[in-house]
Amino acid sequence: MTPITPGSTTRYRLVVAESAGELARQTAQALASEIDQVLAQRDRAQIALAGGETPKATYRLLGQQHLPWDRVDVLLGDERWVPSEDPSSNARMLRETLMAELPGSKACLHPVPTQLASPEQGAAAYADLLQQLCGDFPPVLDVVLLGLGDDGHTASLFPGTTAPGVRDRSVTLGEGKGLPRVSLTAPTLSAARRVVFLVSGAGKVQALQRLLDPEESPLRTPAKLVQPTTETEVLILADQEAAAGVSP
Ligand SMILES: O=C(O)[C@H](O)[C@@H](O)[C@H](O)[C@H](O)COP(=O)(O)O
Repeated sequence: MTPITPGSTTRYRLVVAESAGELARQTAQALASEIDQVLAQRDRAQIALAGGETPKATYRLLGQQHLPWDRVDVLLGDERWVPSEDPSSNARMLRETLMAELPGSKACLHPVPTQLASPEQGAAAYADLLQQLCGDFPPVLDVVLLGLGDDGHTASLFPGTTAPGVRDRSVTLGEGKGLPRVSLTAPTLSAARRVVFLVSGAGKVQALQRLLDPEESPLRTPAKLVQPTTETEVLILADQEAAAGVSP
């Protein structure tokens, strides 16, 4: 594993919404616009979406956007290693939000195959899928939507675990919140053409401040490891609660 060095030159654009509801609307619009732009130039779009609680309202609104969803490959930024019907499954959450009804239900969801015998097999299978859809390492996704944990993790790159330091493959094992996980790695997240963070709630104030701090250590805040190689800025969509500690 490559040592993680503090500091980054990543440029962030922070957009603050007045409420959680407005944040969901703005995020759904931003994602729909990004997908639209990709599909104007290519046959298919590959996106990776965050799990957790925050994006649910966004995904319900995104699934109502009139896009050619059958041309959109939806992957997961990370997945808990649980059966697909488990309440903590991110794929289940996507089926119940983004894909709950037309037109979003036409999207091509590619869940992490948690029916396989082990997380190791699941990670290897997901890496093969990413190579098929997005090319050799690092695979290039069109859009990645990421959440931000109050401890500075994103996807399943949790501080104090080995996952953030994995740089030689596209998918890795992780552990967090008491569950084994499969996660896209920092190089894969960084290779995406467009990276969007979605951050909501007072509990994320410190994590967001640290994410925006160029001197913050990725060891303490692994979300800092998402550093787009395409020099594009990272868009951070937050509500006023989460952005309360950010100096104007
Ligand atoms: O599977 C997961 O848990 C997510 O992918 C994870 O990275 C999430 O985005 C953050 O933990 C924020 O979660 P909340 O939105 O629930 O605060």
